[in-house]
Amino acid sequence: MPVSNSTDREMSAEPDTESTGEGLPINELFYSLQGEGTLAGVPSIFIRTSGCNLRCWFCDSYHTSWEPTHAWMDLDAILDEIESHDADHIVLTGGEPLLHDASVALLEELDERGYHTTVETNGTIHRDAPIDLASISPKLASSTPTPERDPRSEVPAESRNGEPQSQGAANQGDGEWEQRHEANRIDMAALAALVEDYTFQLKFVVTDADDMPEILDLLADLREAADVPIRDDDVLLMPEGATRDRLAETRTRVADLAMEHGFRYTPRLHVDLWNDAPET
Ligand SMILES: C[S@@+](CC[C@H](N)C(=O)[O-])C[C@H]1O[C@@H](n2cnc3c(N)ncnc32)[C@H](O)[C@@H]1O
Ligand SMILES: Nc1nc2[nH]cc(C(=O)O)c2c(=O)[nH]1
Ligand code: SF4
Ligand SMILES: [Mg+2]
Repeated sequence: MPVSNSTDREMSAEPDTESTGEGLPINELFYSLQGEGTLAGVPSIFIRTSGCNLRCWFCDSYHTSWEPTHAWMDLDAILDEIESHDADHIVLTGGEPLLHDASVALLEELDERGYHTTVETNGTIHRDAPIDLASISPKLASSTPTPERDPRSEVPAESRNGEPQSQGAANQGDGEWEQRHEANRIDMAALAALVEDYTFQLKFVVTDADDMPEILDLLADLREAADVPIRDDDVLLMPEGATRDRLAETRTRVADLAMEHGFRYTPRLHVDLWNDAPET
């Protein structure tokens, strides 16, 4: 079972403005197995920053995007906690880790110390930092939080009087993030700069075959925009699902799509193993 010593970390909804040193808003810091991508199965230390410039309706890290919570940690404290685990692979994720200037300083320090660094990013922001693997997950139209898919529109299990509510009665999300997400989810210049500057994987969250035309169009545009080759082997299809039950609905059809198109399939080991519990 993954390991964390975050019990003593005081979570705060607001960033600590008193902090003087360079630091980051940390939502989780834990030791587990890399669950996704070409390094799936590698024991790794995860640093999950809080805050994101997008709002995928399916975000499996709800408390880094929709309702961010974090403890503000100076880089030295982050590095000390990393050193308390015995692993040489680091995954910097979020939220969107490349939102934060201090992510560059952290990556530089980790590089100095000889760690292998993977950055999990939505591909909307390019940073110049020592990144060993840019794990780029561009967000497709199927990620956009339409009012019907806004996670705050979840039909509550029960209403106050104990009767299940009909969908219509649910307090629909007001969809303000639909426009913002849609406007920002793809930045071709940032994607081209990321694939040109780093060893990368392009990891698409796929719900069903309807996602494929957009993936193929995006790949064609990116192959046009970037001056490095993008092999089919660099493209991973990952089933949408933050629970075993949801993955059971999506994984087989996504595996079929990977075989049909000659792309790699990636599992979500942490969901298979631990149902994506916190700190796994
Ligand atoms: C929470 S995101 C954080 C990093 C970055 N914001 C991004 O989206 O790539 C971590 C990874 O989980 C994926 N992800 C998030 N929610 C998911 C879901 N419900 N099903 C499958 N993958 C999901 C993202 O695409 C990304 O590869
Ligand atoms: N075990 C595990 N592997 C992961 N790979 C990418 C993750 C992420 O949240 O970025 C993740 C995660 O949350 N857990
Ligand atoms: S970009 Fe990543 S962190 Fe942001 S909402 Fe989407 S999945 Fe969540
Ligand atoms: Mg995750």
